[in-house]
Amino acid sequence: MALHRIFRAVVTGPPGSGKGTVSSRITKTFGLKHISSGDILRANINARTELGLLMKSCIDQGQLIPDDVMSRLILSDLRATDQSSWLLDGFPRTVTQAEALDDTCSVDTVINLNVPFQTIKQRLTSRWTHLSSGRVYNIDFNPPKVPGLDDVTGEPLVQRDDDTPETVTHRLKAYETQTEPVLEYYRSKGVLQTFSGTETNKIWPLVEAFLHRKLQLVNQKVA
Ligand SMILES: Nc1nc2c(ncn2[C@@H]2O[C@H](COP(=O)(O)OP(=O)(O)O)[C@@H](O)[C@H]2O)c(=O)[nH]1
Ligand SMILES: Nc1ncnc2c1ncn2[C@@H]1O[C@H](COP(=O)(O)OP(=O)(O)O)[C@@H](O)[C@H]1O
Repeated sequence: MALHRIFRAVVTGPPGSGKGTVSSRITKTFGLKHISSGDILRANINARTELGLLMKSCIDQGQLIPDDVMSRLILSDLRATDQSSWLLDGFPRTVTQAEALDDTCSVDTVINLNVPFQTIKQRLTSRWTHLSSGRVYNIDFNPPKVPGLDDVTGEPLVQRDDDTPETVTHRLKAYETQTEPVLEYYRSKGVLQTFSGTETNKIWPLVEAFLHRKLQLVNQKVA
């Protein structure tokens, strides 16, 4: 569907809820630019900047990056793309970040993936990632064509250092205490849309239909 005006969406949910998987389907179907906080952080870590090293130690302990650092990083990216429609994946993760985002631009819709923690724990310990693109695979769900290699580039896949059972437990705890309040923040603004389930292939058609309806409305308002 062609977009007649700028459309901005956030995808949120606990670690491993399928944000990256659903985001890549959304960007492919609707042509939004995908901005992933985790991918941006890992690119910084890869570049071995001083800030990158600090970030890595936070991430590997399953803690969130401090709000001021994170907001500066993401908002400068958003300001640089202020003429395009985008899908923000993994930001905001705290109410302070949500407020900082609001001060910069308005968000049309927030897609919340509500997946049980038990399902997540199994998924994350079998996630394989192509670090430079952010493409993710899973041994059971979407295995790569050649084991251990990225389908597009043929480069090796890695298991993220923060996908160990112990770190996943910390990340889920951080989600409960720091990110869940963001849901209430967006609910009260009337932009939160929650999709619950244990399988992305069942959640995805609902997200797709919702976005088709939403974009039709957005386009009608412009026409
Ligand atoms: N078994 C299974 N794995 C899934 C499903 N959806 C996504 N995954 C995998 O679960 C892991 C986490 O998904 P991802 O999109 O990276 O989640 P994110 O951490 O929220 O961005 C990845 O390895 C995905 O390939 C699903 O429905 N079933
Ligand atoms: N908006 C954010 N605020 C603070 N830390 C973040 C944010 N986004 C990502 N991070 C850090 O990067 C880690 C990995 O994030 P991400 O790749 O989105 O993974 P997932 O959703 O699978 O947990 C998080 O556990 C956290 O340490």
